Amino acid sequence: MTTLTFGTRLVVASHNPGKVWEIKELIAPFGLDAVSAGDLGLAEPEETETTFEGNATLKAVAAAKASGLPSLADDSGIEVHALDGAPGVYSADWAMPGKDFGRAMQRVHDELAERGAWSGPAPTANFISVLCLAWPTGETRLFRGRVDGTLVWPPRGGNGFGFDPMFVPEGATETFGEMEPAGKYAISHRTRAFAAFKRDCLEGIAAEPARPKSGRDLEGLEAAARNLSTQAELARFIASLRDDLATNGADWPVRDLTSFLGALQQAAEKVDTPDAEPRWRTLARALLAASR
Ligand SMILES: O=P(O)(O)OP(=O)(O)OP(=O)(O)OC[C@H]1O[C@@H](n2cnc3c(O)ncnc32)[C@H](O)[C@@H]1O
Ligand SMILES: [Mg+2]
Repeated sequence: MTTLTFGTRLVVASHNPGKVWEIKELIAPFGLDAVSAGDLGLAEPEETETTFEGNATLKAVAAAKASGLPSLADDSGIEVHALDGAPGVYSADWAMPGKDFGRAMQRVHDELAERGAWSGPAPTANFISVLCLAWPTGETRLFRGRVDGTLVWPPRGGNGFGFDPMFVPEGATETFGEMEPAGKYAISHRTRAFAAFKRDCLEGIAAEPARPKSGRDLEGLEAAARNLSTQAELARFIASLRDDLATNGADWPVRDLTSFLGALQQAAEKVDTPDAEPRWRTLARALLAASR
């Protein structure tokens, strides 16, 4: 079986910036040279399979063939028990058009309301993540992780992405959207799938202690700006920009309010807004563009 070694270039075969960020964080201690499908300009394949395993394989194989590099894809979703496991493998579709997860969460809420599922104990759900590692030769390996929890309404917190603000993992009181990233990563479905991947594919690559973060985490801010859907997420994003200014102000190209407003005006003129984009995301993109 082909192995991954220190320094191997690995494609993170996802076009979801929140996921790419999480997977890169998981991979970082192992010294792999991770590059995302988006960075390589790879096309986003149509997800035509009906299982997480099927779609993860399809995405990983497409990236491995197109790039000639080993590729790691994730197919994931939330299974709501009172909805017979929906949206499940179709989780991303519930946010279309516009990848609007405010709308997707509203639909979960409404369908549960139609079934009277909010009147008793909190509705239960689980996240699934299936990781597929594919080699250009066509060889593939699959790994599955799951986390169980309950749903809340209204959504809470602006961290994470997708359905995070309405999911409280078992044993916690905060939603994934309220937790600091480290809290989610300690227990998430993706971390659990990654643990299996690590056992099989990264054994022998010694993990290095996490790198201290230096400079601005523009990739993290970009992931947040491109993913957020709700007003609460925008508020959290603005808080992250303020933290960034407090810590890394010297790296900000704009130093005073006049030039910030000038840059914001320019960004607002440039930001081209897809019709279906949630309005909070448009604002976040303009704010980020004015801050870099
Ligand atoms: O296919 P790629 O390019 O990886 O990106 P995607 O967003 O389309 O990803 P999926 O096809 O796997 O769709 C799964 C959706 O389920 C949701 N989801 C998956 N993992 C999640 C997590 O950790 N927290 C919140 N929502 C999650 C998320 O909104 C995803 O868009
Ligand atoms: Mg997808």
